[in-house]
Amino acid sequence: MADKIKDAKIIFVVGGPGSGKGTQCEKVVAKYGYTHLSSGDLLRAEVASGSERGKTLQAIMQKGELVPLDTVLDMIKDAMIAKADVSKGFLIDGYPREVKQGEEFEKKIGAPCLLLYIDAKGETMVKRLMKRGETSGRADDNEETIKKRLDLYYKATEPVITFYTSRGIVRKPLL
Ligand SMILES: Nc1nc2c(ncn2[C@@H]2O[C@H](COP(=O)(O)OP(=O)(O)OP(=O)(O)O)[C@@H](O)[C@H]2O)c(=O)[nH]1
Ligand SMILES: Nc1ccn([C@@H]2O[C@H](COP(=O)(O)OP(=O)(O)O)[C@@H](O)[C@H]2O)c(=O)n1
Ligand SMILES: [Mg+2]
Repeated sequence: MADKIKDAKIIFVVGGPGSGKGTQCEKVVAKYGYTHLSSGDLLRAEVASGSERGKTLQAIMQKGELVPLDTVLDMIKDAMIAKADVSKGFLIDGYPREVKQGEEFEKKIGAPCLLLYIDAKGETMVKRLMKRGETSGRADDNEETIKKRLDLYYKATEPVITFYTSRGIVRKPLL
């Protein structure tokens, strides 16, 4: 099964919470027809299913922490395999969240050809998420969790940008 995605074109989309990853991915999908897989959306779908695993995930996400690496990676891999026959390439949105997640992805699936870095100022991200929280219904779009997500982004996820910059595949779209 995993053979089906061995040579897939892979683009990581990385940025802080509320930076606009989902918004930019929709534009890329409209223009290039790639398959958009948001790791956060996959996790939220598992929570919505009401499964035991979903309940565990919900507790972690509500606190703004990272769910175990293997859980997210398995979900992304399954979703990629399901679309392998029809996909021209994959936008992996919200992953990797830490350098280790990127390394494991490359071991189990393959290397990205590009990393799209969606940059925004901390205060802009907080403002957008507070606004989105008025209607999103997302349990983590509240002031306390937003702060934790942002702290974790600077601590764990920004090093991902540095890591892939040294490989020369980071691009920062001009928004
Ligand atoms: N003003 C402005 N708002 C934007 C822009 N891009 C996204 N937004 C808004 O900012 C909020 C967050 O955008 P998302 O695309 O959901 O961001 P995300 O990075 O996917 O965030 P998570 O879902 O938390 O991972 C939404 O309410 C968007 O409508 C932008 O370029 N300008
Ligand atoms: N690769 C991932 C993606 C999301 N998550 C979890 O899912 C939550 C929401 O992720 P998201 O990408 O939709 O949202 P942002 O944190 O980027 O705003 C995160 O705060 C994490 O708890 C994770 O643990 N690992
Ligand atoms: Mg998103």
